[in-house]
Amino acid sequence: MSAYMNEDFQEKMKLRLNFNNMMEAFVGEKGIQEEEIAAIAAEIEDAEKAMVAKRANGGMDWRDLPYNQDQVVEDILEYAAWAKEEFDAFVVLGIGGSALGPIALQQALNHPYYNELSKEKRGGWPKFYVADNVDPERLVYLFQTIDPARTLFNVTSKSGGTSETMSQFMIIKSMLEEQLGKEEAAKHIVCTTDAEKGNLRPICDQEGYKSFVIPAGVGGRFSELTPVGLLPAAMTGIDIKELLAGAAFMDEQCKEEDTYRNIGHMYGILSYLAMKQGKNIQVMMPYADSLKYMADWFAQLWAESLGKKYNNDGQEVFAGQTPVKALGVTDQHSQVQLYAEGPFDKMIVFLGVDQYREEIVIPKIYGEIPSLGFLGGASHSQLIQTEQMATEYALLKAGKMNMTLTVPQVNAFTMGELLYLFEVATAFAGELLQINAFDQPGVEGGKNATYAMFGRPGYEDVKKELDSRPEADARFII
Ligand SMILES: O=P(O)(O)OC[C@H]1O[C@](O)(CO)[C@@H](O)[C@@H]1O
Repeated sequence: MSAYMNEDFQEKMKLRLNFNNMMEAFVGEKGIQEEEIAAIAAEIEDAEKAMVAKRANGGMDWRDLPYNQDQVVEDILEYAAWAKEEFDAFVVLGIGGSALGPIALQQALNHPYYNELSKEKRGGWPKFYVADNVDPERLVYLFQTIDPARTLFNVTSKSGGTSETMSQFMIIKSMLEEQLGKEEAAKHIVCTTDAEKGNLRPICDQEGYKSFVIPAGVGGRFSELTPVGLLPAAMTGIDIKELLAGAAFMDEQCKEEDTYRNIGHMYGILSYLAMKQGKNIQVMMPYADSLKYMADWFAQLWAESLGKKYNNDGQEVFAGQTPVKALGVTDQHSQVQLYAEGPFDKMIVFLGVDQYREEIVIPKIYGEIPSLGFLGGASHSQLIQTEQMATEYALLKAGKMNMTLTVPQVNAFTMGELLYLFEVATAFAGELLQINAFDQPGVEGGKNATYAMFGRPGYEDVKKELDSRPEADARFII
């Protein structure tokens, strides 16, 4: 039996949310009163019912992912075992929900200098790259770094129509076919997309590319636990079964009926009450380099899910809370001044780690210089944890809402828990806000204008509208 199946291990790996510093009793008048939580009991109950109903009627298929992917996992592991022998580099072509999760997991679970390690030290797995932009320099520099003949490209797009990803695919397909011939080129492309919808599926079928499916009911930013995240993770040796086991463990915790014991719901409730008080910003501040990109992944989830103009009744609400990414302790020296003394417009979430995977001790030198000597003999984990606690305390003294989410250790199990926790918290906050957390109509405007300017058929009216927009006023250009 794998260690992560053991109940003792699971109990030890339980995430903890300490929200004392969100409460008025601790942080003072700008905090949340227990009575405020009690006062929204009916809203909480409605949100809980809505979560259950949506799950039952297929409105939240991402909640089934920890349980219904045994065959998918086997297929991925079999394919990854083959690809490991064939390729020296693995490149994800994707953007947003099709890129941020793979980056976050890679950063969390593999060596920070993974690509610089020898193949042997990488466990034989290929180097890992993500191309999630259409800055022309990006692909050119990538091509200068990898050998396409030894590279596997994973084209990932839920919609199969995202211009950025599809343009990268078109460039790479042509390049591979030119260099390797059509038949060999096809082995270098693996697609992750919807089973039926979009351009990518028929292309895969026609070209004979290997492909994996993103289930129809799982949206892009909720897709990290589908092959979107599982294939890249498996391709760098991450234990994807352990990851899904962690998500399942968190799912159990998020079914807890007592609201004060339900970590996912409570995260959503506290954020919702903070928003009601005008805390329009949520700062996600991991105290671990390995979790830095988790904050990036969270930012898309929180922003795209909750940033909505209309509520479920079609009324204008302009909901949402701006996610800000910060890294402890690095950003203590750039952002914390603002968090401590600036406006009361934000809540800060510290993401801490109990046990770092490595340790380093500061030598006992310069004892004669008191302002340096006190460090001697201490370790960096002591220093980072103390600084985190000190910053929490400083913000508490400043009356600034903050809470601390602690990960006992960074491993595949706890990362499964963390991803799933943030998804539940986001969905729950969406229910409380009475908005649709699963669509993103606001990104269509920019996409449509791009299509129109590129002369895409069907966008002639948008082009006309764009062409008739007012000329820029020279007075306002310096
Ligand atoms: O996976 P796709 O369909 O290419 O979409 C990429 C990203 O683009 C968005 O649709 C926003 O434009 C995100 O929601 C999504 O994660």
